[in-house]
This record gives sequence, C-alpha cells and structure tokens, in this order.
Amino acid sequence: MKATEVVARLEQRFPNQPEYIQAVSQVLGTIEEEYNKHPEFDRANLIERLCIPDRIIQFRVNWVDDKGNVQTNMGYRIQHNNAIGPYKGGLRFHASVNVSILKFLAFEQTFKNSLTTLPMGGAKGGSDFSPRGKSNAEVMRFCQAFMRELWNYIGPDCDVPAGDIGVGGREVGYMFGQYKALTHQFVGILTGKGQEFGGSLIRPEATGYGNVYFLQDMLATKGIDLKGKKVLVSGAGNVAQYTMEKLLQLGATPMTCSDSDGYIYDPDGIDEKKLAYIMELKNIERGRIKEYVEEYPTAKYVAGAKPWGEKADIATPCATQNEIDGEAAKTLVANGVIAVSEGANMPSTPEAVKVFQDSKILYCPGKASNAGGVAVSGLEMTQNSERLKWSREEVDEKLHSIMNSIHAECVKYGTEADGYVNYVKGANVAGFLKVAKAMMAQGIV
Ligand SMILES: NC(=O)C1=CN([C@@H]2O[C@H](COP(=O)(O)OP(=O)(O)OC[C@H]3O[C@@H](n4cnc5c(N)ncnc54)[C@H](O)[C@@H]3O)[C@@H](O)[C@H]2O)C=CC1
Ligand SMILES: O=C(O)CCC(=O)C(=O)O
Repeated sequence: MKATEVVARLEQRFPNQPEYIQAVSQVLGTIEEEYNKHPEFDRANLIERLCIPDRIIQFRVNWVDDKGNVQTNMGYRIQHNNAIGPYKGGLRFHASVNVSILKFLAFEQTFKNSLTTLPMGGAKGGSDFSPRGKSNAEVMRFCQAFMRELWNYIGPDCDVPAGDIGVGGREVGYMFGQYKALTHQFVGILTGKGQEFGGSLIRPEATGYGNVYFLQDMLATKGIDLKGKKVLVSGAGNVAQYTMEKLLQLGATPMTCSDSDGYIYDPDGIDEKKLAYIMELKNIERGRIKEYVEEYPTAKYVAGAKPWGEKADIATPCATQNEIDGEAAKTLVANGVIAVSEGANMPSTPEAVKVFQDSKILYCPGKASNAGGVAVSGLEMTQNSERLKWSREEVDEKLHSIMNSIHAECVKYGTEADGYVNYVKGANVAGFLKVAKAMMAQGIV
C-alpha cells in the first residue's frame, strides 16, 4: 500500500471533501509501514474498506419554527465501521455540517473507539441545524423531527449516537424522548443522557477530564508537573469547560477560552468562581464569551481571533477542527509552549502538526487525548445493559485507567529511535491494528 496513491484515488472518487481527505491522509501516512508488514491486508483490500464508510444515511428534516414557518434542514448518520462493536459516535448540530466533516469525524472515531479498549465501532452524524439563537421549543421540535428520521437506523446493539458540537444534555433528552415515543422501548440508544434516565455519572465531564489526564501522562514522560502551569484553552463548550475544571483541580491555571466570535484572556487566570460564571453563561443563559469582560473587567476580549498568540506553558484546543494553523503553531512554539493536548477533533492543521513534531514538543492528536468522552459513553452503554448505575468515583477511576492505557499504547507504537514519542503515529497504529485484525477475522463483508 502506498499512502499517497490511496489518498489520490480517494480524492478523485470523493472530490470536494477536504476534511475527510485531510484525516485519511494523516492516518495513512503513519500506518503505511505497519500495514505493509501484513501482505494479507492488501489482498483483502483492507485499506479502501477501512477508509470508505460502511454507509451514509442522509435525510431531510422538516420542523416548524416559533412563527409557524416550516423549516427544512439536512440530517446525516455516517456508519463508518463496526468491526469491533456497534457503531458509536456523536451528533453535531451546526450550520457548517456537511458530508466531508462528518466523514472525517466518523473515520477518526473508528480509531479513537478502538483505542479506548471498549467494544465500539465508529460513526458520526448530525445536521446543518444550529441550536444557537433558537428557542427551547424550536430545539425540541427539531430534535423530535431529526429522530423521526433516524430512529430506524439506530439501536443499542447497532448504532448508539451521543453529543458533539451543538448537542448536549438538552438535545439528547429530546431525541431520547422521541425515540421512546416512536418505539415504546426504553433502551440505551443514546449516551450522554440525563442522570434520571440512564445517563452515566462523569459523562458530561469525561472528555475534558480525560484530556487533562492524558496531558498529565505526557508531561510525566519528561518528569514535568502540571501544577503551576498556565494553559491556553479554546472553546467554551462542554470539552473546554471540563478541561478547565480538571486543570484547576490539578493546580494549573486556564488563561483563555473562546467561542466562534472571539476569545477572552484573563491575566489573573480563570479560577473556580469565574469558571462557574462561564458555565452559567454558556449552558443556561446561552450567551457569548465577550460578556465575561463585563463581569471581570481586568480581562480582555479579542474579537475575531484565536488565543494562540498569548503566552503560556501549554495549549489545549477544545473548539473545532483546523483552529491551529502552521503560523499559530510557530507562535505557540516560539512563546515556549511545551505541550499541546487536543480536546477537539483534528484542531491542528497538517502544517501545525509538523511544526509541533519538528520542534519535538509534546503533541497528542485528539483521537487519543479526547477519547475519554466516548470511553465513558461506552461505560454508559455497559451500565444500561446491566441496568445498574456506578458511582462517580468508580466511573472516574475507570476513565483515568483507560486514558493511562491509551497513553501507554501511544508510547508503545509511537516511540522513535531518538526517544521522541510520535503520539500521532502511536495512536494511529494502535487504533488501526485492532480494527484491521477484527476485519480480517470476519471475512469480506
Ligand atoms: N462532547 C464530547 O464528548 C466530545 C467532543 N469532542 C470535540 O470537541 C470539540 C468541542 O465539542 P463540544 O465541547 O462538545 O461542543 P460544544 O457545542 O459544547 O462547544 C463547542 C465550542 O466551540 C466553539 N466553536 C464551535 N465552532 C467554532 C468555530 N468555527 N470557531 C471557533 N469556535 C467554535 C463554540 O462556540 C463552543 O464554545 C469538537 O471538536 C468536538 O468534536 C471530542 C470528543 C468528545
Ligand atoms: O460519546 C460518544 O459516543 C461520541 C463522542 C464524540 O463524538 C467524539 O468522541 O468525538
């Protein structure tokens, strides 16, 4: 297998899907050597079967807004690969959603889920509907309409969606309610559910907490303590909030956070009280991050920019894909950043990744460092099947141990001759091998 040739063929078959091609070429470039040690993989054309999703479900969603107008949006579910378990992955509701973005996310999810050690295949879905600026009643009607189209393609042993950008506990609740109304079944068809109806403790916190556990493990390879470090965080949603919470618990200081309009920098650091304000602002009032500086005037708000030019020790992008480009990466390195841990999916462009790796700083791709969210989703599925609920401590301990094991796999497969850990290669090879072996064992299906 020659990675560049496979990517060129995919680009020709699937034109105008830049995010999908970006994700595939990043993975293939790093697994090529391992893949070619197994001639049986090539005989089974494993690479194309791994890169092209099993199926794409696409539908129109009709819903009625508060003014009585009928609105239409597009809905999708990409079932990428179920070699090691039922399809699993989030739903994204955002105006930018398209097939390319969901294909990249579903592809990445397959490797991520493999890394978690749990039996979950990869999927992703969503809609170009954006909850921002919509009333609760509109969000409910949209979620119900979305589930009316999706319900027949999912199930607890078939495909279990969850949240992602624009889909949190509120949206999951409305979709769960509609599934139940349509099927008369109370089953674990979604994760990230409310605590009262089958949700796992720690699922809301899991992606952010896992991101920081992974960061701690990376720093430990260099004997560095997280305590006392200043951290640039982007995003102000689920992943950013709980990344900040865990950073604070472990003695580090978040200095920034952002939304799609701009970022805030707080020279005194974002402490627990300020984080509680951000959570209230974003989760309850659904306001904009610029309001932070009205409450805390010593902070500054920078409109239309990202926080990567500010000085700190560590950066953790927790908003969206391609939010750190090559220039921003150079600035981070020049400013002395020692580690970058990705809370978001593919937030660094290929140029940025090269800058991080060439300067030999600690850098980990999201499929490893943000795997804690889907890992606890897997634990939620287990609890639903057992009809049990585990304690906070039990779930957190399992999450921590899964993140440790993902880190160990990255070190095992990613350590280079000079001792530098290439976490991109480590995560891709470890994730790939398990899926590949399962696909080989199951024949050409
Ligand atoms: N929620 C989860 O459990 C997981 C989420 N992720 C990834 O983490 C990232 C954030 O997701 P969540 O926190 O769940 O979503 P969210 O909807 O709770 O928050 C997203 C945040 O990113 C900001 N954002 C969105 N689009 C942006 C853009 N184009 N430019 C700048 N900022 C933008 C939003 O303003 C918001 O602050 C995404 O890349 C997602 O795929 C990864 C693993 C699990
Ligand atoms: O919890 C899940 O099933 C999915 C989380 C997710 O969307 C992700 O890991 O990117």
